[in-house]
Amino acid sequence: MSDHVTGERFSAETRVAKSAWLADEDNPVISRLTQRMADLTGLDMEAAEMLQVANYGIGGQYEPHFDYKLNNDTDYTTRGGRIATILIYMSDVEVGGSTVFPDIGAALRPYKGSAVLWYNLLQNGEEDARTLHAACPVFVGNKWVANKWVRAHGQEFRRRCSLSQMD
Ligand SMILES: O=C(O)CCC(=O)C(=O)O
Ligand SMILES: [Fe+2]
Repeated sequence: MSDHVTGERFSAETRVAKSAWLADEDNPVISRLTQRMADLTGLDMEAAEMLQVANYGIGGQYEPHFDYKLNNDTDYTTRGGRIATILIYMSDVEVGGSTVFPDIGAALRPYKGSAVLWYNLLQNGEEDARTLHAACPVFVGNKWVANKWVRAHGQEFRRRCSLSQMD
């Protein structure tokens, strides 16, 4: 990456947004939120990742991806895969910014204070390819989200395993 403006154009391949990680210890609001997510979902948050807060400006987007695809995940053996994603919308977006699941034909418009939960892994532990998703570009406005990636370890008695793919 060059550190000066060249006028060269490039297209971003993954997420165009600013983001930060917040730990439970950072603020009581964060730990209360984690507890609330645990209460709502019945999932154990011990092995979950920190809360990630992201802000998409105009043109901000996230290319289609799977949350279970982790590059260089050194924690995989201690935490397990990303069994579920909890995505909280912290703002409305005037135009654009929907979260879309192209393979199942679902589009979620961001509404401040709403949230969505989905499982990335099937009950037999396999990756669920139907969870391919993307964040559409923001055209007008500003999009704020917080996402919690919940890991598989600790869920053994909360979301029971199954040999079949049924979920
Ligand atoms: O911002 C969005 O709508 C999608 C975010 C996302 O893909 C994620 O949190 O894993
Ligand atoms: Fe994602």
